Amino acid sequence: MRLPEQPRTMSTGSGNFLLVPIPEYPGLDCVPNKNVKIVVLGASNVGKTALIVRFLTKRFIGDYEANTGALYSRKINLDGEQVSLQVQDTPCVSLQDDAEGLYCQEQINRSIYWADGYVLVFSITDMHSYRTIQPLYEHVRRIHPSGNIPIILVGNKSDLLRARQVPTDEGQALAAELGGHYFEASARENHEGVQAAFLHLCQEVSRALGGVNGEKRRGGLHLARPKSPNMQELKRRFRQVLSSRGKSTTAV
Ligand SMILES: Nc1nc2c(ncn2[C@@H]2O[C@H](COP(=O)(O)OP(=O)(O)OP(=O)(O)O)[C@@H](O)[C@H]2O)c(=O)[nH]1
Repeated sequence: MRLPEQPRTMSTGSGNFLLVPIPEYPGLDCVPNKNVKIVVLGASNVGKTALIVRFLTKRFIGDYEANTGALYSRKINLDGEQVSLQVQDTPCVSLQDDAEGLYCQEQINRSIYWADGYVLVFSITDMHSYRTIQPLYEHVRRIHPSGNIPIILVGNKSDLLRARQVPTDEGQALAAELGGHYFEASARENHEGVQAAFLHLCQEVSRALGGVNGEKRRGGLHLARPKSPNMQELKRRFRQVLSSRGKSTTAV
């Protein structure tokens, strides 16, 4: 696809974001029957989209349009094997007024059902987003009542230390309670931390899925995958960012 010219108002950085390819899957050299499907969940504005884009492209763009639930795919190398990875971004969830239940769109429920691994994200600058995590996990549990649920907990925006509301040990304690690992990360400032978190989850999922031709955890149950705007959606979003005038955008 021909890419739009970069507007002069954009920060040039290392060039046009769209020039970074995200390989489409499936690749012929991928391990058959091994699709790692993960979904990224959390409250509004915690950086779900930023984390996914950072992981897949190593880049950070400051502003995204409100999330409509894009599905991204690529090949990754896990323990020497090429594996197909799908990452589902989701609209935000929010706590109900009684702070016990969740507002969770049906689209998100479908994504939870579809996925094999879960990235639960809060912002370390937003205690409310942290409080969303436990009910969110319980919601995932209701959809997958039995079996191992590979999860990681990500405290994003670790670059904003002065605005921190959630201490590191609270993140660690919650992750331990939920049976997952805790990562503090900054989608804005650091690729390595984000990559470590996602790869850890991918490995957990890969193990849960079994060997090269391992049986799926849910015994071959196939739910239609969530709506898949995929690369077209990603490109459309970037075009929108590139063409929006007067918005300050950081291209790393
Ligand atoms: N300082 C800082 N800002 C971040 C970081 N990650 C994301 N942001 C900013 O936080 C805002 C929200 O980021 P998004 O990726 O859109 O968050 P989201 O969770 O997908 O938001 P929703 O679409 O509301 O669900 C944007 O302005 C990002 O630039 C981070 O690590 N550090």
